[in-house]
Amino acid sequence: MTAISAIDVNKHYGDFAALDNVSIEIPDGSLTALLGPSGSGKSTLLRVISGLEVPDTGRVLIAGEDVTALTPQKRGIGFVFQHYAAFKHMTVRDNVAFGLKIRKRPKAEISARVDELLEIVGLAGFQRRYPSQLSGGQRQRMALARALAVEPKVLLLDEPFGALDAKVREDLRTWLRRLHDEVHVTTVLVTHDQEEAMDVADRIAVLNAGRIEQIGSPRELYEEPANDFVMSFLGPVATLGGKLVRPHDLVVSLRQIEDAVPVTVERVVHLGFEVRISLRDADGEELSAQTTRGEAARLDLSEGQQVFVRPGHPAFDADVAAPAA
Ligand SMILES: Nc1ncnc2c1ncn2[C@@H]1O[C@H](COP(=O)(O)OP(=O)(O)OP(=O)(O)O)[C@@H](O)[C@H]1O
Repeated sequence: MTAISAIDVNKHYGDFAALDNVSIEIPDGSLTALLGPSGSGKSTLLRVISGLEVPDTGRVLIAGEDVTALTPQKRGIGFVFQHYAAFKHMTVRDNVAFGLKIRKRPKAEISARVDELLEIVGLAGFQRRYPSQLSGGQRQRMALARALAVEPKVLLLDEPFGALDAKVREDLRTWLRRLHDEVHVTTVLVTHDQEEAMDVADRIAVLNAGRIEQIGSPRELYEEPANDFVMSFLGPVATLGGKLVRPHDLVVSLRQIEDAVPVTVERVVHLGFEVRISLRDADGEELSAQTTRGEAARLDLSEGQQVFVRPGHPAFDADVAAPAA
């Protein structure tokens, strides 16, 4: 089942195409990330789905219903932004209960639901606090509880952890993944952070200049990128003979081998299990190869040394990668 469909959506600001004929289907119960650089149209697409933005052309369906002409309030969505506007004069409990109160649900039901939500987001002990007495991460978790309270059909998150520091972001994305496994509400997450998308989402749509470049699982995108843009956005790349290669898909050899390019070793950086080898080719272009500690020990490279690289995998090319006898 498809929870959300955007069909042939166009959105211009003046002459500028923020969304250029975008179509996407979000499966029921999935956690889909909209990933792309700044200005690629991620937020615009999310806002079109939510109804905060009206597309020039195209349609939006939520749970099979055409919602293109409906206001955000009528779409059955929960929305969380980077800078979440909490009601400052209300306790955490009242913030979470707000949507249920205006829907005039029975008091006992509201109370039970709020208890359950505060438990789920790990704020059970904080219900009498005010938003100003919470950390940034706790405030975003309260925002999620509030968005979930009214049992939305879909949950839309626009860089919800964007304003938090790196460590908290990392904790919260693990938490979001677990929350999603528990609650199963179809979720769309806007992020410019490749690692966050790979870590949290089961599907990723990569946007670039108002278009969707590719949609797939994190693994599909990483292993079978549709084009150079997707490849370079999803992880480090090296350019070899005009083609993009992942640094860990480069074989470094001490002797000239077929298809290999001569390069000079600039630096060998030990990063624990991995070793990163910075290289420079004859044209002066820098590239980086990544290898294991064992492999690096075998190669025993030193700065300024000339070696040879070609695409491949050290594990399957042991004879090639091994030092010349
Ligand atoms: N109200 C507006 N008026 C004019 N241009 C806009 C408006 N909203 C967005 N844009 C432009 O549309 C483009 C896409 O914006 P959008 O916010 O969707 O990008 P994004 O991928 O979410 O980027 P970011 O990660 O920086 O938020 C940007 O170039 C932006 O400047």
